Amino acid sequence: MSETFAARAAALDAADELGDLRKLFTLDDTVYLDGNSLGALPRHVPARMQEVLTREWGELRIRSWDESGWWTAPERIGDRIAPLVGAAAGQIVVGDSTSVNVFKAVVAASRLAPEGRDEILVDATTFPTDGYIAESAARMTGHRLVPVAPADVPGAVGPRTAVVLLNHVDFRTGRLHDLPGLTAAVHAAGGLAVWDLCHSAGALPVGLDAHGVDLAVGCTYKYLNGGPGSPAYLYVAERHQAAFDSPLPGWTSHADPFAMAPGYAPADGSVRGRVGTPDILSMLALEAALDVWDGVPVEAVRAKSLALTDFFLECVGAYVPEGVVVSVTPGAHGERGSQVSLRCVDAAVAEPAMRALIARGVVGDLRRPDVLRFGFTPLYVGFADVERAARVLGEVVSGPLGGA
Ligand SMILES: Cc1ncc(COP(=O)(O)O)c(C=O)c1O
Ligand SMILES: Nc1c(O)cccc1C(=O)C[C@H](N)C(=O)O
Repeated sequence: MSETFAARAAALDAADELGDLRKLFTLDDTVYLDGNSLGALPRHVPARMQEVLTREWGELRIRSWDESGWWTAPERIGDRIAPLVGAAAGQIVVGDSTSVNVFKAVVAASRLAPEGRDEILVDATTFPTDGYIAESAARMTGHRLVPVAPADVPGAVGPRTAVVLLNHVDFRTGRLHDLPGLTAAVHAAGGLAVWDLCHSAGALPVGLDAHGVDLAVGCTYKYLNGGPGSPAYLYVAERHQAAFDSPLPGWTSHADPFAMAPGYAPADGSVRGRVGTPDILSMLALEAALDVWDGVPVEAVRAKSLALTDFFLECVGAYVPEGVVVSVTPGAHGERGSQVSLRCVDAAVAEPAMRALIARGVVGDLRRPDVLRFGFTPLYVGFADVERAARVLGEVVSGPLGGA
């Protein structure tokens, strides 16, 4: 059986038009399936960072704010991310963490919403930080927070809905939510839709402009490979920018920051989403990392992502004894992100299984209590990796796990 799957993997890798991109990354013999938590390092980034450190910081010092383009990096890099998420230029600014951008987006959206609406809906299955921040934002702005499963949003929105905060792909299950349909349902009720793109940007087409999303946030350290703690981004649709009223109006979002005036006057455009001094080193590492996307269509990445996850599910079905794991990731392509999450029927097996997998060079992660999570970054994961990961998983769960 393993010969059949290995031969199929080899054929799929040989036909893979994105296969050569793997060479752009620093990788070893490990099967790295954790790019949905921390993407791999693009090879050229260290040399670029060396230049930033020695030339831009070391020699030019303060002059680099202008001469090296440091000051405008947040908008410039936002415009590099824009095509990956289906946004025209001028609507994305890079900076701060996703958590901070969730705060900006939810509060600003509540200020953009029609007068008198008193509810903020939040994805009940969200990655925790969005829920915590939405709860605080709701408390601060005098709204009632209503947790709702994404599929139930159309029935839950109404004349009281100000804002709905949703995840495009669920971090635990890998379920892809219906961004076009849910955005339309929120709009039909007169509210604003804010999307967290952490688990979709760089893995699948998002279509922010095409689907009329109001605001969105996302991180850059997963499928965009920006590095640990690389800055997040905020999208504010062009039609909302003039009225976008940031709850964190720091000086770098001022129309004339170096006037250092006592009164706040917001800059135009995406700059309005900035707060304080940009995190230049991380930001420039991200900018360099985005070079790997030159000439790579997101649609091709999506096609490969689905082929990888299809093949993984098939290999798991063949290699893993029946009844040991159950996929909690939807089988339907329209409902699947770029990860596969396997729930261990015996929860006690999950942690030792992931430890044993990692010890054998297959790196996924555990989402407690019982989910083995495998993320597939099409830019550097191949079909032979998929076959090996499923085969090793089958061996691991078939052996003694207690002492692994
Ligand atoms: C959906 C989602 N939102 C937000 C975050 C994290 O936000 P931050 O970048 O602030 O740590 C993550 C993962 O870390 C996430 O998966
Ligand atoms: N942001 C992370 C971090 O700083 C350390 C470890 C993991 C993360 C993650 O990104 C977790 C990720 N959002 C998840 O879906 O699990």
